[in-house]
Amino acid sequence: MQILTPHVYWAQRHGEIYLRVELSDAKNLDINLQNNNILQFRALGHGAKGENEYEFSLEFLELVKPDINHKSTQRQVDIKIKKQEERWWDRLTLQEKKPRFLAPDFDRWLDESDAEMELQAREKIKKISVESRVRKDPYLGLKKGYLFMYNLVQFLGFSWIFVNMTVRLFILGQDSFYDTFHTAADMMYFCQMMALLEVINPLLGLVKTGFFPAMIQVAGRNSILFVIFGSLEQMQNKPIVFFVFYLWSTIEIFRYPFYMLACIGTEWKLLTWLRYNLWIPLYPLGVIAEAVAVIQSLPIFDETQLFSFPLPAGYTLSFSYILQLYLVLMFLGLFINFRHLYTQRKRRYRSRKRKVH
Ligand SMILES: CCCCCCCCCCCCC[C@@H](O)CC(=O)SCCNC(=O)CCNC(=O)[C@H](O)C(C)(C)COP(=O)(O)OP(=O)(O)OC[C@H]1O[C@@H](n2cnc3c(N)ncnc32)[C@H](O)[C@@H]1OP(=O)(O)O
Repeated sequence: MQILTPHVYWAQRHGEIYLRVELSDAKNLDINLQNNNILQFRALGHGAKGENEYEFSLEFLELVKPDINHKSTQRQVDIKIKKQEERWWDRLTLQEKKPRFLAPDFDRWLDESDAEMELQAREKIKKISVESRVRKDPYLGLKKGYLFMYNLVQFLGFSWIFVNMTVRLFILGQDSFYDTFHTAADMMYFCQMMALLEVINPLLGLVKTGFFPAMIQVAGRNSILFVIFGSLEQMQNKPIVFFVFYLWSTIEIFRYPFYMLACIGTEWKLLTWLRYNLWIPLYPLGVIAEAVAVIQSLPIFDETQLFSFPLPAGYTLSFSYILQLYLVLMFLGLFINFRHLYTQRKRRYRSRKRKVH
């Protein structure tokens, strides 16, 4: 019996390849994959040259998964193969020249952007079905309402600080650096006390944030605000207060509205971009500014002996030693949170990256 090649039609999605082999009533199917990229097909069936043994082999452009799905019908053999990496292929085969027996399957054919839209629509449906399952939580409305209000209050508080400082900077210039604390500290105290809820929220399962990143963030800022600025009058009229408050409030006037929109299931691309990119320059600058504040406070703590610990034999441990240790912790905290924020950013943009590849 002569061995012939059947007509094979193909189409792809980001994650799969579809092959349609024009062979009716196919029997004795032998489909195997070698080295995760060479597909070998052999079967007895009715093709273009009548009842015969047909075979073909295809070396794929990239690796595929070993589990091959196939279905033989009266009219054809359908094969579905999963790509190892979910990305769009420029062509099906490694060799640039298309084999003569291979043609696009126009019944299934989509170009890359249509396939991307199909993928997004599928993801949306999946998300809606997950959300509808989550909606079974009877307190969901209450939780979302609470989070929305929390974020709104924080947004208003930090906006007040940011606008107040910006206006004063325009009117007074550098003079405004010296009395930031007296104009904005009360509101900052309020916002940062409220921010303690950011540590409690993940513990109660209200948000997906990790407890540690939130704790580092809140504990770090509150140490600066209450211990360095709040307890030392000598620090309160230093320009560093301006920089610390300005850096903190700049990120928050974007972060909290981003969360507010998330609570009502909405997203603004620009706001998302700002939330997941602005921290890249702001976070290190913020830590540097906080470190400068700590360093400036060291001689004041030494001089005033405020918070110093009495030790045996009449010695005292100046609080400035604790602060020097804290300076090291700050950079450790910076590393942990920078990595956390980087992971969050990657997670958020993962689907977009998939499109680019
Ligand atoms: C043992 C003692 C330790 C003492 C520590 C000493 C070390 C101190 C060093 C600290 C250095 C701090 C320096 C810092 O103060 C400097 C500055 O802040 S400078 C200014 C720039 N700063 C920033 O950009 C940081 C801003 N802060 C944050 O981003 C967060 O606080 C942080 C916890 C760091 C990260 O946020 P998160 O993990 O929440 O990331 P996401 O935004 O991606 O959120 C995850 C998901 O949860 C949902 N979520 C979170 N919060 C809310 C909310 N309030 N309302 C509604 N939804 C919320 C969010 O939508 C995400 O959901 P999804 O995954 O579905 O998108």
